[in-house]
Amino acid sequence: MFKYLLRLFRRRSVPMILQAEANECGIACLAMIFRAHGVNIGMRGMRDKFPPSPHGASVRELMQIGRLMNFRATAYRIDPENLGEMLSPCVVLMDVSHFMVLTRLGTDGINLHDPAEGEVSLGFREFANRFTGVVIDLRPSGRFDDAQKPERSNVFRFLVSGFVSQRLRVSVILLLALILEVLFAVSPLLVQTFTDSVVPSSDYHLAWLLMGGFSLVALLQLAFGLYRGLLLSRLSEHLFVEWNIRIGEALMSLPYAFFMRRAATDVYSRFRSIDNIQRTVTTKFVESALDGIGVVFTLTMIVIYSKILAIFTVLTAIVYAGSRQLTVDRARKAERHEIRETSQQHGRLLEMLNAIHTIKSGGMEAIQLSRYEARTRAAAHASATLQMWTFTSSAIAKFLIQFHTVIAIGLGSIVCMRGQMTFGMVIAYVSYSTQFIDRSTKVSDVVADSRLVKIHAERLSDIVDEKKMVPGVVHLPFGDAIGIRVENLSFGYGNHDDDVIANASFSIEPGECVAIVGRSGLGKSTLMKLMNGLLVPKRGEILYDGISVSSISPVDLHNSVATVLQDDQLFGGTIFENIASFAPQYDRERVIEVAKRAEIHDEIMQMPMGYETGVINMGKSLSGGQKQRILLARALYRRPRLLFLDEATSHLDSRNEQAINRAISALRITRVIVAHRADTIRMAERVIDLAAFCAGYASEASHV
Ligand SMILES: Nc1ncnc2c1ncn2[C@@H]1O[C@H](COP(=O)(O)OP(=O)(O)OP(=O)(O)O)[C@@H](O)[C@H]1O
Repeated sequence: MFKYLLRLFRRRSVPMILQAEANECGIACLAMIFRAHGVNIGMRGMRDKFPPSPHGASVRELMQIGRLMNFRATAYRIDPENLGEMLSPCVVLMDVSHFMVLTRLGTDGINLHDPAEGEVSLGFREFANRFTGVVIDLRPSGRFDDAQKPERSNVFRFLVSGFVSQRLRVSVILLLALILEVLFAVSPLLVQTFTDSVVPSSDYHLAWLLMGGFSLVALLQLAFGLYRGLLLSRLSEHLFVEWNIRIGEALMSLPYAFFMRRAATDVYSRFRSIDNIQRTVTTKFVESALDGIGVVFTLTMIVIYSKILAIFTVLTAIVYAGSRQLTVDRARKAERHEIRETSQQHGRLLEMLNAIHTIKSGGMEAIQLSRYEARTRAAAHASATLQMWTFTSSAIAKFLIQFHTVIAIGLGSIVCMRGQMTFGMVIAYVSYSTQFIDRSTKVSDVVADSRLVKIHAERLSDIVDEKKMVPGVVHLPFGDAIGIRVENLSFGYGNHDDDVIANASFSIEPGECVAIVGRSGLGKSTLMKLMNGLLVPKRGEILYDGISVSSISPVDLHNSVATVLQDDQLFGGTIFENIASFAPQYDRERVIEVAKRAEIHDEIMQMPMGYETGVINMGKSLSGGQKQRILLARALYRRPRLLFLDEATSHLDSRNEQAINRAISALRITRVIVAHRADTIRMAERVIDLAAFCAGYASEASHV
C-alpha cells in the first residue's frame, strides 16, 4: 500500500523509450507511460506480452493493452487549444498514424517523446498541424504487477567480451599512455630549468645537456606514440572483427519472425553502429583512459605553482564541461536523427537497385530519383546538424584553450612582475595548465561521447537482447520418409489480427505427395512456413514422426527436410557451390545427378564455364525458370526425407514442369506442394483445401 501511495505522489518523469520497428510506436508510447507510473517494463517486455501486428496498433488496441496492465484507459477527441485540460503524460496520435507521448504543455511550446526520434519540442502551430485530435489518457486503476524484473541489457557484457582476449594488448597500451604522461609531465620542468638556471648563469654546458635531454624525451615520445598507435590499430581491427562476428551469430540465432518484422536496411544500419562504437572506443576511450590521471597530476602541479591562477584554470575547464553537457542532448537527438535518415536513404537506394528492371521498364527513373533525392537531402541535413554540434564543441574547446593560454600568460606575468614567481615558473605553469585544460576537455568529451555511444549500444541491444531460438535436441528416428501430423494449428501475424490459419488438423503419411490449394492470399505459404518450422504456431502443434518440430535438433532438420520457397535466393558463388549449399567438401557427382533430376543439367553444360559459372548478382543473370530448377537441385542434393515446394515450378514452361513433376513423383519421400497450376496439383496423391481451415472447421482433405 505504502509503495502504491509513494508511486502516486512521485513526480512523473517520462523515460524515453524508442521503437525498433516501424509498427511499434503505439506500444513504445504505452511502455513510456507505464514506466512513468513505476511499472518495470521495456520494449522487450511489451513485445513479449503484446506482440505488435505488422500493421501497427489501433487506438482501441492500445486501450485494451492499457486495461490489461491495470490502467484506466480513455480515448478523447480534443481540439489542440483544449489540450490544457489533459493531464500529462498522455498518448497523442500525430501525422495520421504515429503515436507520441505528450510530456509537457508550456506557453513556449509542447514537449513530446517521439518513439521514432527521441525528445521533440514543437511550436503550437506546428503541433496543431500535425495533431489528429486523438488522445489516450492512461492512469493506474489499481495495483499492478510489480514482480517483473527491470529489463537488463546484455550489450555492455557483449562489448566487454570483445576485450577479453586483448587484456595484454590493452595493458601495454595503458602502460605506454602512462609513460607518455610522465614524459609530457617532465617537459615543463625542463623548460623552467632552462629559463631560470641556464640563461641567468650562461651555463653552456648545461644548455647542451638539457637540449640533449629534450631531444631524447621528444624521441621517446615519438617511439612510444608510434608503438601505441600500432597497438591501437590492432585492437581496433580485433574489436571490429570480434563484434561483427558475434553480432552476426546473435542475428542468425534469432527466429525468422524477427526478420519478417524488420526492414533489411534497419538491421544493416545496426551493424553500422558497431563501427561507430569501435571507432569511439579505440580512438577516444582507450586513448584517453589515462587522461583522468593526467588531470589530477597537472591540477596538483598548477596548485603547487599558484592557487589563485589554478582557480582561473579550473573555472575554464568547468565552463567547457558545462557547455559540453548543454550541447550533448542536442547532439544525441541529432545522432538519432542522422541514423534514422541515413538508414532510410540507404533503404531507398537498395530498393531502387533491387527493382531496377521495374524502374527501367516502367520509365520511372526520374520519379524514383526524385524520391531518392528527397531522402538524400534529409540524410545530408541530419548529418550536417550532427556535424554542427561536433564542430561547435571543438570550436568552444579551441577558443577556451586559446583564451586560457592568453589570460594565463597575462596573469602569470603580473605574478612574475610582483616577484611571486620566476619567469621559468610562469612558463612551466602555463604549460601545465594548458595540459590540464587539454586533458580535462578530453575527459568532458569522453563523458559526453559515452552518452552518444549509448545510442548505438541501444541499437545493438535490439539484436543482442532479443529472445533467441532455443534449438531442439531430439533426434528424428531413421527411415525413408517423414510423416507429418498437424494438430489444432492456429496462426496469425499480429496479436490482434485475425488468424490466417484457424484450428487446422490433418496428417500426411510418410512417402505421400500432398498438394495444398486455396485462393491467393489464403495462407498456403504461411502454412508451409509453419510446417517446416520457420514460423512458430500461436496454438497447436506440428509433429514429424510424432516429434514436435520445435524440439527436433537443427542438424536433423537440416539433413532431413528441404524447402523451396517462392522467394528463395541463390548466393554469389559457382553453380556447384550453390547446389551443394556451400558445403566445404561437396560431392560433384551428386551435384550433377540432382541437376539432371531438376532438368537443369543440359543448360548448365551449355554455359561456357559449366558448373563453375558464377551466379552473379544473386541469380539475376539466370532466367526465373533456371533459378527455380537450381533451387530444386539444391533441395534434392541434401537427400531430404521431407520436401516442401512452394510454387517451386511456377516459372517453368509446361515441358520442363511436367518433367520435374515426373521426377518429384518418382521420389520415395514425403512431399508437400503449394501450387496453382492444375498439372502440378494433379501429380499429388491428395489435395488439402486450405479454405477448410480458414472457414473455421477442420477437415481431412479429400483424395484426388
Ligand atoms: N509477413 C507478413 N506479415 C503480415 N501479414 C502477412 C505476412 N505474410 C503474409 N501475410 C498475410 O497472410 C495472409 C496469407 O498470406 P500467404 O502468403 O500465406 O498466402 P498464399 O495463400 O500463399 O498466397 P499466394 O497464393 O498469393 O502466394 C495474407 O493475407 C497476407 O497478407
